[in-house]
Amino acid sequence: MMASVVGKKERKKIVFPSKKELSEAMAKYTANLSAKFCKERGYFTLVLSGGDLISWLSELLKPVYQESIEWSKWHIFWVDERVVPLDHKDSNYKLAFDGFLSKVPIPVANIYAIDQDCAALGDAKGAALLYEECLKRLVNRNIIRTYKSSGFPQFDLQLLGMGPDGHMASLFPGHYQIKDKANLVTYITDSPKPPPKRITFTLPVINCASYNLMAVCDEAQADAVAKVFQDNFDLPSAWLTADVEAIWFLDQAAASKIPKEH
Ligand SMILES: O=C1O[C@H](COP(=O)(O)O)[C@@H](O)[C@H](O)[C@H]1O
Repeated sequence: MMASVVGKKERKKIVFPSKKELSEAMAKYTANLSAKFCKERGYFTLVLSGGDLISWLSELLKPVYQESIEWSKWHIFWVDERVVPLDHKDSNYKLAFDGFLSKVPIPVANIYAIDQDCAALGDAKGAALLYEECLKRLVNRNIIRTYKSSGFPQFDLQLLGMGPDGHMASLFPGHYQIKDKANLVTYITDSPKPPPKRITFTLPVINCASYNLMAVCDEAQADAVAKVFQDNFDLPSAWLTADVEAIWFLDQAAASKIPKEH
């Protein structure tokens, strides 16, 4: 495993021969943390993103995990969501539900999608406000922990992806949302990647998580990955840290342009 540094924090990386090994390792990583947090506090708070990541999560559907994971203790959130109806093809909720969540026994009440009315109306501001309120309620119920003295929500694990432009969640290069340090959840109405209306966790919330796993595959992302590992902070993904561990899982194609010394 190799590591570089963001501020005072390490940015670790593991390069896998292919997507298959990457998804196996991601399943193992997630299952191990689930066991740790379920034992320590009786809950596992897992934050998902959209994109390719969801198909790699299907490893967790294998019998070994189906039988051993304490699914009833899982609580599922989204690091970002497109403000479209929940049954729309662009919805991150729908992607995760169809590909993963509908196939494991996580209680429906533990799956926190964005507000359905705001989603149907395309009300990004309202959706962000209500999602933030939802997080605060779960902090009050001690389902989500808080980060040290800041009071920011602290998730156990976030599984993230990066676009070829270096965006993570719905924090895009050159857009002001990356600088938002006041809110837990913010919104964008002119996303450069369609659909335009989205909500997203802000960077402080993303970086408060105990563990952040960024999974990136394919050559299309290789330039952005190389920029991140050369500390090009114009790319939102270069800012990713975590309380305990921020780790990048890359396939060989995505890692192919990282200079040797990184
Ligand atoms: O639009 C989005 O894109 C990113 C990256 O997706 P990928 O398919 O390039 O991995 C994703 O992480 C985010 O959740 C999603 O809304």
